[in-house]
Amino acid sequence: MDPLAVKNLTGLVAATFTPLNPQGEINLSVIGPYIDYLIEKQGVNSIFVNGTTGESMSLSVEERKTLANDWCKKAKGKMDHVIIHVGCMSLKDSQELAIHAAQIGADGIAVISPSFFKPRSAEVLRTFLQEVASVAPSLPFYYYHIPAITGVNVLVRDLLEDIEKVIPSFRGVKFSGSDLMDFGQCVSYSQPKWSFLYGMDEQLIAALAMGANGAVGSTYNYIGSNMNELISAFEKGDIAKARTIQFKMQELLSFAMKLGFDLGVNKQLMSVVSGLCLGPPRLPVMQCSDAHALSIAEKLRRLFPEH
Ligand SMILES: CC(=O)N[C@@H]([C@@H](O)[C@H](O)[C@H](O)CO)[C@@H](O)CC(=O)C(=O)O
Repeated sequence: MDPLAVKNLTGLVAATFTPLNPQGEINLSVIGPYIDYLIEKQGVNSIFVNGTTGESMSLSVEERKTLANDWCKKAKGKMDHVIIHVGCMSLKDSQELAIHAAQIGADGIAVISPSFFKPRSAEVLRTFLQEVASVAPSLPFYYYHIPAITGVNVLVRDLLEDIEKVIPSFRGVKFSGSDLMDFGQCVSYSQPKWSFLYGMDEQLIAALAMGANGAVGSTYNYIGSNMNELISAFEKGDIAKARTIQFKMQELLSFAMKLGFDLGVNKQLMSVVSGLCLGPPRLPVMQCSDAHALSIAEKLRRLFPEH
């Protein structure tokens, strides 16, 4: 089947953590149970692999290939979409990972902007993305916008101008920014095959109001079932219920932020809540103390007692 003919990417997409063993090496044995956990306990049927949450920029190209291959193999026939993030500082590395993603049967690729040498304009960024997409023309392609981390503040709406002419495989954006005006402008310019996935979990409801087709995020790993309820309530017009769930999620995050919520804390929290052994993060991200993760998990269980 032509991968470009697949159904649009919608709903919740978990940005997966990368399982490491206590020595800091990738631990593939967790990936199978991780996929089952997302499907069975969280009702999350799509994943975004090797993104920010997956510590992609701290992994070697070889490690990223090994992980991408294992996630794709184990998710086959179980998950709807496996999107592999292939963005790197080097265009060559990104292209190598894009070719690899096509070979292993990924459902799509995403690319972040390079951030050491930053593109000067939307046009330059579009050209970089085009160069990556062109080596894997049969794979749905998504731009990954996360300006707080990359420092690349190009308006996504400007990037989208005529993008399908240079990237025929273009299928949408993972928008992890807070500029909802830019997000709204993107949605209003959207084409039928495109998806706009929002990436700031704490304000998902606002993005849904703006027309988001779904969301990619880290918290959907452990409160995906609740955020699925938020989306259903929103779709049924029960805004009060959707807002209540969003407010609880914000209370959880604000509690976690006061304890220094970062990727290390987030990863440990997922281990505690899911029972999966995800191991430590890789330096420079620091491992969080058990006590911190346990108190956040306790708060989570108080807010969402079904966990
Ligand atoms: C900066 C960051 O890590 N943002 C997360 C969010 O899910 C974030 O953890 C959440 O909104 C809590 O702030 C995602 O946008 C990242 C993501 O989807 C990815 O791992 O690629």
